[in-house]
Amino acid sequence: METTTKASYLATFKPDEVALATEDLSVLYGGKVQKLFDASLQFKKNTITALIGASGSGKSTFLRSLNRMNDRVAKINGKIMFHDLDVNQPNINVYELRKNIGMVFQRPNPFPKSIRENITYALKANGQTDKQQLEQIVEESLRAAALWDEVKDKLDKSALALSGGQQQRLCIARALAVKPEILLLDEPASALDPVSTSKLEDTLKQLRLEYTMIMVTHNMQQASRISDYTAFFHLGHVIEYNTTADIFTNPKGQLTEEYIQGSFG
Ligand SMILES: Nc1ncnc2c1ncn2[C@@H]1O[C@H](COP(=O)(O)OP(=O)(O)OP(=O)(O)O)[C@@H](O)[C@H]1O
Repeated sequence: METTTKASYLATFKPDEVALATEDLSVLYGGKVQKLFDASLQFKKNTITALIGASGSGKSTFLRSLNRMNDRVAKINGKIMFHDLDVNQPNINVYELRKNIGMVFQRPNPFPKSIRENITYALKANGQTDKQQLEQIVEESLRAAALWDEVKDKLDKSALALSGGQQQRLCIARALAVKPEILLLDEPASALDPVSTSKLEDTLKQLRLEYTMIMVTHNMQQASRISDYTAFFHLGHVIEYNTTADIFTNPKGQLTEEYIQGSFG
């Protein structure tokens, strides 16, 4: 799939396979400095897509726009199609949107509260009061994030006492508690040691059975280990988008090849 023409990557998947799609998405910081240009990408359900590219190429800009995290700092043009609804519309309730499209950041950022409260916080804020139901979601979310066995006996202990890797899996559990369909991950393993990274990668691979994930990563091995699709960004443009296997073994563009081989970035 060569992505220099828009049509080629707009028609990649069957409509019922698409979890999220952007059409001509552009981002102008401060309303005038353009840092993302006409990105049209489809994300397939139950897959992991890696966003790769050099520092400053626009990966986070693109990712943060998908659940409207850039609203305050930038003007976003184009469409973000989620269930036939363009969620890049002024009348969209962004809090509801973020329940459906959750986000996990580069540095683990648990609330300075107990492990349990980290999971229940948003649920309670949404008016959920049934204790039994809340406990069930705590367990389900922690299990899904592969953290349950490590914390089940200390749910009332501070989340800040967990290791960095555990904190990041807690942040994933917290994001899962509100039952999103899509998880956006911005270099989720960059602050973790190799063992925690490997555990996190296993968790993400497992989560693919239920969720669709879009992940910024600088780590080429990580992209090739866990992602199904890869989009290569350069200077705010999507240069190539294809299966990860093709991007890594048979890149179409010279820039893609050079980036993957470590010539720049
Ligand atoms: N809030 C902002 N206001 C103004 N410019 C910004 C803002 N955030 C990012 N930029 C600029 O947009 C461009 C793309 O940045 P972005 O963070 O999306 O790149 P990236 O590919 O994710 O880089 P990295 O891998 O270093 O995180 C850069 O030139 C950056 O300086």
